[in-house]
Amino acid sequence: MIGKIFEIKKPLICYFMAGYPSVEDSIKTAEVLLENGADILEVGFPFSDPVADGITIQAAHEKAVKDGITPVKVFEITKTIKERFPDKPLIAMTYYNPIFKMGEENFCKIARENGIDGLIVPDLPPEEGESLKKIANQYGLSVIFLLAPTSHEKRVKLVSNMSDNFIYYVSITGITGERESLPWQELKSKVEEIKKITDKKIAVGFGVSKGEHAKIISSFADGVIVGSAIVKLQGKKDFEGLKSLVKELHDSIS
Ligand SMILES: O=P(O)(O)OC[C@@H](O)[C@@H](O)c1c[nH]c2ccccc12
Repeated sequence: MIGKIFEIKKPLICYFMAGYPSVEDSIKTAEVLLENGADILEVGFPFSDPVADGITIQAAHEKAVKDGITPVKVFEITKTIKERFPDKPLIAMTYYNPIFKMGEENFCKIARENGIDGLIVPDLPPEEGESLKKIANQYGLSVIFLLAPTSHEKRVKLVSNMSDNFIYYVSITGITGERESLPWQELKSKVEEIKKITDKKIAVGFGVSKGEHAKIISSFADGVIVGSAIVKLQGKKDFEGLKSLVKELHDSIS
């Protein structure tokens, strides 16, 4: 289970794509992220039909799938990262299909053996997540569920009961991708509304790409999630750019 990370400070949660643009480059990406301010990593599992992803992450899925980055290869990558950074939580960010194909129990067992601490499965609604959660928890894995601006009280309660460690709040309805700005007022009031219903920590993602965004989000939420802005630099192997982005994001969280 993902431990005390939320008790220390508001974490910066960074998504990257495993095996992209090559296995070595993705390991290097994880290192740059963890050495410069990322507290938790979301490890992207390449998938052929990433319906919730915008063009940057979609392109990364496509290349990695074409390059033969299967879940087994992703687990080799997570094992390597975990050996180098034993204290940093790694969350598998995967669509349900690869889990279905491997079998829930098998997936959880292998994930655990290869350094994974938790799962986020964006296309698995909490109503259908009971079985995976039970098995995952038996293997010591957290399962984090998502809420969106369209989620009403009943769903907030359900997700609050089911989500381990924290809830992933999707800032806007739509797909992943960098945005110039977000509807801050709406976002803040929605997070505050959810916090009235649950004690769970709320991390916010979708559209976050700069320090300024991270600063605003950390003023009302418990964690900040960044994906596309990272994957864009990862794809270009711009590790210097990645380093300054993570530093900027980290330093902006209060
Ligand atoms: O890319 P963004 O807009 O910074 O959002 C984070 C996001 O990439 C990451 O958490 C993620 C990657 N793929 C997903 C699919 C669904 C939900 C979330 C995700």
